[in-house]
Amino acid sequence: MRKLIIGIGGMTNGGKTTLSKSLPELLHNSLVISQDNFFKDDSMVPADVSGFKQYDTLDALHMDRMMADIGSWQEDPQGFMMSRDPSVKSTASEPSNVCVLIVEGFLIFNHGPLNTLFNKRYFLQIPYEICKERRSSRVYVPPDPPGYFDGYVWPMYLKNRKAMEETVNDIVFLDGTQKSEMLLSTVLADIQEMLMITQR
Ligand SMILES: Nc1ncnc2c1ncn2[C@@H]1O[C@H](COP(=O)(O)OP(=O)(O)O)[C@@H](O)[C@H]1O
Ligand SMILES: NC(=O)c1ccc[n+]([C@@H]2O[C@H](COP(=O)(O)O)[C@@H](O)[C@H]2O)c1
Repeated sequence: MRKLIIGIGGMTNGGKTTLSKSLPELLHNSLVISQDNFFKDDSMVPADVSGFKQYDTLDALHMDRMMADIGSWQEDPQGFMMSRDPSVKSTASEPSNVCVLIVEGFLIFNHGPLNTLFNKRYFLQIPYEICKERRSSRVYVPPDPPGYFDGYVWPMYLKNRKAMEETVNDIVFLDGTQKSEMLLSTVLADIQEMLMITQR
């Protein structure tokens, strides 16, 4: 069984989840793993000197658990997919098929061991004003306290992005202000081309 691991990283509210969710509907044998599902419990996330909870760092995430899930998929993609979604039909008997894992999250390229697994890396970016606007209508658990975006989220984005750019150089940057359909068709066409090459 051949495998492809696609990384959809990007800024908070860049549109990672929206794009990732649409792909399995159009790609056979594909599954999404979201970094958002691996946040530690609030009681385990410390606050900085300003009192802001430090959610925008790898330390706030159970990366060990996320890596374990990805490892399970690598060992047995069909079995892992069926354990996640029993309605998925096994196509293991079909010749030359490829399983695709889509890993999405805001810090997926900042984690060295995870970053090495990707066959392709995308990063959704949006301007500051749009990011702030989209974030203001999103409710996290716990919700953002007043001043969190400018006092913590944006400075951390700049810091994390700098670290990413210092260590990773083959990222395809996508304009997250484009229409969702446009982003989907661009990435889908790209993945389909990779599938054709992989299946040869
Ligand atoms: N291409 C897009 N154009 C306009 N709004 C978008 C687009 N993609 C996502 N959104 C909106 O932006 C917000 C964040 O999207 P989401 O996919 O959850 O981002 P992320 O997973 O990167 O945090 C949601 O309100 C979503 O509807
Ligand atoms: N899911 C959670 O437990 C949780 C809690 C608080 C903040 N967040 C925020 O989630 C953001 C990352 O996720 P998105 O890329 O989906 O916005 C971070 O900027 C972080 O501040 C998530």
